[in-house]
Amino acid sequence: MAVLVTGGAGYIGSHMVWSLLDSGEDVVVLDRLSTGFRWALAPEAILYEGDIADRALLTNIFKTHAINAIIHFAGSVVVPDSVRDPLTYYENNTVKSQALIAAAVEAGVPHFVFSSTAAVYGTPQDAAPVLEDAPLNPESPYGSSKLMTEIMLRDTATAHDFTYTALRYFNVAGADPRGRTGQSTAGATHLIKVACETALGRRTKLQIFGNDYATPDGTCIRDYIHVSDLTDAHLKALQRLRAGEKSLVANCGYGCGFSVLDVVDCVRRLSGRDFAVETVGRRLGDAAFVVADASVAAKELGWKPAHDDLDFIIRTALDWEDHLGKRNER
Ligand SMILES: NC(=O)c1ccc[n+]([C@@H]2O[C@H](COP(=O)([O-])OP(=O)(O)OC[C@H]3O[C@@H](n4cnc5c(N)ncnc54)[C@H](O)[C@@H]3O)[C@@H](O)[C@H]2O)c1
Ligand SMILES: O=c1ccn([C@@H]2O[C@H](COP(=O)(O)OP(=O)(O)O[C@H]3O[C@H](CO)[C@@H](O)[C@H](O)[C@H]3O)[C@@H](O)[C@H]2O)c(=O)[nH]1
Repeated sequence: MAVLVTGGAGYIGSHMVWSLLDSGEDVVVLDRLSTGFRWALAPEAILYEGDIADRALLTNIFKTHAINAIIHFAGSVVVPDSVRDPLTYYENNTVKSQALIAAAVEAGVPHFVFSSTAAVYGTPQDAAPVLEDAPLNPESPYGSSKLMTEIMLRDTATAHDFTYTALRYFNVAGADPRGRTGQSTAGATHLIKVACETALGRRTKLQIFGNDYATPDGTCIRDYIHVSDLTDAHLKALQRLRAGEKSLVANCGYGCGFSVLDVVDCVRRLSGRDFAVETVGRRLGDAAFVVADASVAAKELGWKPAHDDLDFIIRTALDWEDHLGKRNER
């Protein structure tokens, strides 16, 4: 019995592959290596280089390996890019997910775990942790493309012998505490990655997108979750589906928020580098406050985060950034 991980050569997927291997699973990866890297993949995983919508390739994978579950990370992930180029996002995140789900149903793969996002909520109505039954108002094609996939999964699970878990991630950050993988994305836009790159001198300054929000220090507040806690939630989701439980949608976050300035201060303190920061105008589509209520994940998945600590998240991110620098020098 093997697990198919789509996008397994990417940031979160490469951590998932290690978590699965650590827990004794056989892992098959499907990745077209558009933003992921072959070298990011654990050597024990079997890589098929190709597209999630390539039906012939999927048929071959399902014939060759006894795939019992798919964990689907592959997709396009930059919110502002989705505003500029919505059709590419709908194609890669929605149309191609449809093709993957259809192939899974045809091959009789019974379980599916999907990377969804807090972006499905849009701007939460008030500055309080958001629950899964909050209104769904994505404010970007990225968020809409993910919500559409959630809806396809819901309807597929009603019609077929198929169960799924959609995990709505909040802000994923940090790197494998054992240093085996981390976020290696070229030209990354995520705050913690950008701040670490700046601290290590790979960027000249960090721009803060707006300091006039209705928050205590005027900058946006997010719920940063360590990538290893996130992959642990996936493992638990997989076990739960295999145990015959019904489909589920669950938030993944810690329920506590940090502002952009909190993150900048923490990266400066832990790196010992006082890097340049420039405050610029607001970035399109940023909500002031996005924090998870993750009580469903705790109750249904038995999920207990182990790294709910901004210092730990940033320390592992800095360690990985340091490793990447040395790797690039070689
Ligand atoms: N990083 C976050 O904070 C965050 C938050 C919420 C949700 N997510 C979701 O988590 C998932 C993984 O994100 P990530 O940060 O690891 O991104 P990433 O870009 O590092 O990884 C995506 C991987 O998918 C591959 N890929 C993309 N399109 C493909 C296709 N059509 N066929 C085959 N492979 C393809 C890429 O080569 C890459 O390896 C995405 O679905 C993203 O929307 C991420
Ligand atoms: O150089 C930067 C980068 C970010 N920010 C701010 O930092 C906060 C966090 O931004 P970012 O790290 O880009 O994450 P989000 O825009 O919150 O989106 C992330 O988190 C979402 C879930 O909440 C996911 O769906 C997205 O894929 C993922 O990019 C926001 O207020 C940004 O305006 C800056 O001020 N400067």
